[in-house]
Amino acid sequence: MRYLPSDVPAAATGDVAVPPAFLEIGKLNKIYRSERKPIHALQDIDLHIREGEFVCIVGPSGCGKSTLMRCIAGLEPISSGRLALQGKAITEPPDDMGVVFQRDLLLEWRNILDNVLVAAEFHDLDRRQHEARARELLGLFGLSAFLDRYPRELSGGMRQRVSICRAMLLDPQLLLMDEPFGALDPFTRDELNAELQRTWLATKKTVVFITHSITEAVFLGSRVVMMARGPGRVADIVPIEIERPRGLQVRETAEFAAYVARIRDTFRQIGIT
Ligand SMILES: Nc1ncnc2c1ncn2[C@@H]1O[C@H](COP(=O)(O)OP(=O)(O)OP(=O)(O)O)[C@@H](O)[C@H]1O
Repeated sequence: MRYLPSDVPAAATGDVAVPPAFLEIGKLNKIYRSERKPIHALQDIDLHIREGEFVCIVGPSGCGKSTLMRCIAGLEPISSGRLALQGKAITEPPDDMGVVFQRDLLLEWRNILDNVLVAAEFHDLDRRQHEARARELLGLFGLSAFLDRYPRELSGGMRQRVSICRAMLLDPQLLLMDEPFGALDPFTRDELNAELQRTWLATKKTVVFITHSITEAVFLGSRVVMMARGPGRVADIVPIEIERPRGLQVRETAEFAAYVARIRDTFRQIGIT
């Protein structure tokens, strides 16, 4: 197993010319200002994400994970630093991005197919042109038999599958996922972890995935970004070199356990248990 101490861009390690990062976060700071004391939510975040990477962000409550996600999604202005997708500064929600939140935000009065097609309507696109893709995605997630059902008729796991399909409808290059499986029972969460990995291997989208679970982060991630709080910052970045596809049973191997232990140890050393 090989660990890199930090997120060193490849360009810094030699003379070879490399393209700029797909998603570039450089010395990013976010300070929330209100009548009360300003809150330094993110301090000097440096992270270069390559196209096709699956990056998991893990850290304790309040370390700024959701703030970072909202900044990347263009929903929150940054206070200083650089934040760019494919070389273009993010100042508003980019078109080429899909977002999945912990709460599925499905529209209760629309059936499943129509919930997925909302993504096309939102961008003023013809829904008929996207219907085949919506059906295909729902099929990929095992929901072909539920197209005309309503969200209230589905389990939590099925609902979250629908929101992933909606986020993927327009084939975005970047998928942001903020604790998407946090509210699910452990069995459903396992299933969705396996499905998500399968889909990612098939599509090679760039994914930024936030979780509280170290196990989930190691299972899914190509790299795990560890965040600490007070103010929110990157504590370490751990490349996960476990071969893919990873079956769920990989979590019982010594290699997997060593990654989990290393991440837990680092958190413990910085006072986060
Ligand atoms: N809109 C806001 N206005 C002011 N402060 C905020 C706002 N949103 C978040 N914060 C503060 O910024 C810090 C980081 O919050 P954030 O929600 O990003 O953390 P988090 O790691 O996602 O937490 P959790 O895991 O509990 O969701 C916290 O101190 C929080 O109180």
